Amino acid sequence: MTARTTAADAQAPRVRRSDAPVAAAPGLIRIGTRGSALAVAQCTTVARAVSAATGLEAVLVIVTTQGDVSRASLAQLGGTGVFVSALRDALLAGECDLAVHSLKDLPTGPCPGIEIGAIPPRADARDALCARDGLTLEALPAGARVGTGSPRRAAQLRARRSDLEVVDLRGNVDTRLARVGADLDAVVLACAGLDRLGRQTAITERFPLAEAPAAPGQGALAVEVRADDLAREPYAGALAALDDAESHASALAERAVLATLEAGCAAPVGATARVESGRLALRAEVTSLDGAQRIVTEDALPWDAADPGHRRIPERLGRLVAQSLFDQGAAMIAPRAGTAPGAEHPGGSRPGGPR
Ligand SMILES: NCc1[nH]cc(CCC(=O)O)c1CC(=O)O
Repeated sequence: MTARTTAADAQAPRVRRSDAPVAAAPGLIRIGTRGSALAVAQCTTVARAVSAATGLEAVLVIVTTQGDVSRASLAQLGGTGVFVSALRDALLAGECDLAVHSLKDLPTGPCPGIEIGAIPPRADARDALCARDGLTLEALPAGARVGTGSPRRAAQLRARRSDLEVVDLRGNVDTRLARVGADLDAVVLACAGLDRLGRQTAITERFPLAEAPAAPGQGALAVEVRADDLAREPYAGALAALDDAESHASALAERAVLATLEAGCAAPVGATARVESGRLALRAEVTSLDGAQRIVTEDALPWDAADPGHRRIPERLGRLVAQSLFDQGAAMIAPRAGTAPGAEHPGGSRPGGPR
């Protein structure tokens, strides 16, 4: 190919990866990520968009976390929180300028000094069944062994197929897929992760969100920035280019359900929001761990990205839906330890009986 300078070349993204710390330098923007194949794939997409929008070279700074090096189980280390806090520490320490997370892994509470600056266009939010021999959930034989490490997926599987044997599952995507056809008949994973890794062929069924509402924020990425940099260039421009208003609103509405419920309900929560005909619509489900009880609520509020007030809508909608779940007895099917039913949520409305 002949080397020729064109306007397009000037904006062609320049992205590289570094496994060692990288000093701040003019012309560079450093983006922190975990080192897993999925995290790197996600961050590479973000880095290309950042470089194209700013003209800067984007460097993926791989942040090794305790969770990546330890042989202890995630539960022993305190859940996925260990991955998140190592990346946030790197951001606060100035070792990177932006950090990319899977939104569903971020705790719902605020983090002092850090803001979510952008939520890029979302991938497929659905859960995927990856079964042997191309089987769907319906076609799995009675008593089939299905692996998942998620209490929500386990509860939803039990609700839909009480005969299945749900098996606890850990490890990265490839480790999990390797068990299909070995000691398991199927595993459930996020479509988003499989799609981003180019492993679509492993998917034998994408569960409809109406039957299996996914984890709040599933399929969405969060790009975090130091609060001080939020309105400063080149970060503000990069974040504006990355953000997708509908993905942002939907994911925040789903997370607001989770944040509101967390106070009084330990049951698994699925939530799915979308923008449709000028409204932000949100559907959420709480499932008892044994899958025997399901509480579902749906609501919507007018939403228009051009309206300056639109940023407050997701939170309002999420709270409304969570309140309605409480009203129907969400806290009764799996109360938080130490909380009195009915006393744990704003408004103090009556908890209904279990359904
Ligand atoms: N908790 C692990 C995790 N965090 C994000 C994803 C997938 C990508 C996404 O949901 O955005 C996964 C794997 C999975 O649930 O299968």
